[in-house]
Amino acid sequence: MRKKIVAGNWKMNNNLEETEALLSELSAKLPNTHADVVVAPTYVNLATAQRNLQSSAIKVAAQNMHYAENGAYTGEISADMLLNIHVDTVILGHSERRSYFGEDDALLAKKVQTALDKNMTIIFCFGEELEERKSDNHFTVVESQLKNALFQLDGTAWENIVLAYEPVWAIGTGETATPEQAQEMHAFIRKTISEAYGDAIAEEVSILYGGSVKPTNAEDIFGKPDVDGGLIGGASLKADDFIAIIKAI
Ligand SMILES: O=C(CO)COP(=O)(O)O
Repeated sequence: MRKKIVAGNWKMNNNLEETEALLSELSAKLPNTHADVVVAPTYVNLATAQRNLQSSAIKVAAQNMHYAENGAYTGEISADMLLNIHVDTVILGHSERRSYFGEDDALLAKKVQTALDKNMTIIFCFGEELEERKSDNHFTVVESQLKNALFQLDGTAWENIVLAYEPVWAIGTGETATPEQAQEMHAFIRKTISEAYGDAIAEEVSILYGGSVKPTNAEDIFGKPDVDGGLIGGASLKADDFIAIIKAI
């Protein structure tokens, strides 16, 4: 049975005190759940988050990392730095990294390879823009994002990969894909993986939905058979909302 996952991407939000306060509220209120619960605070608060959550079931992930081992890359963070503070999960390919920081499929393929070489878990994000959906190109775009960044990998690599389908038009906009739209795309993604790697691997990959997931829509989205959880932005910044979303899975 593939894993259910609810992950909170805090993006560039929460200073140290706010991070500590949110983590202790989440730890105190965390319900019993069969899902993995993950939070991704900013880099400066990662080590603190990891320390504060040592005895909690909540896992900590980074929002990004560089592909190089180390060296002259001002402002960047390496896989070893993350592993050194016991963070072994990283979000790669988020649409904000793609659109504001110019990350393309070729760069992401390098980051993915480094993360896998270091035996990290990757939450790999992708998804179409509004114009691409309007022009009915969403399946083609998603397929090429997956193929270009991931389909050079061996089958064994998929044990360390979680996919997060995040239609760009639904991120932070309040506009959510309908549960049917999410299911349609998730089924397409699973079929695409199955064609390249076979059913056994495709059936084991967790595919999360991200884009304006809230307590009011989480249950319907998570209820779809190919939706294995969510990557939550805004609603993960409020403990009660995030807890309600975890309860919905
Ligand atoms: O980008 C997201 C998670 O990575 C989704 O953000 P929102 O939940 O704020 O739409």
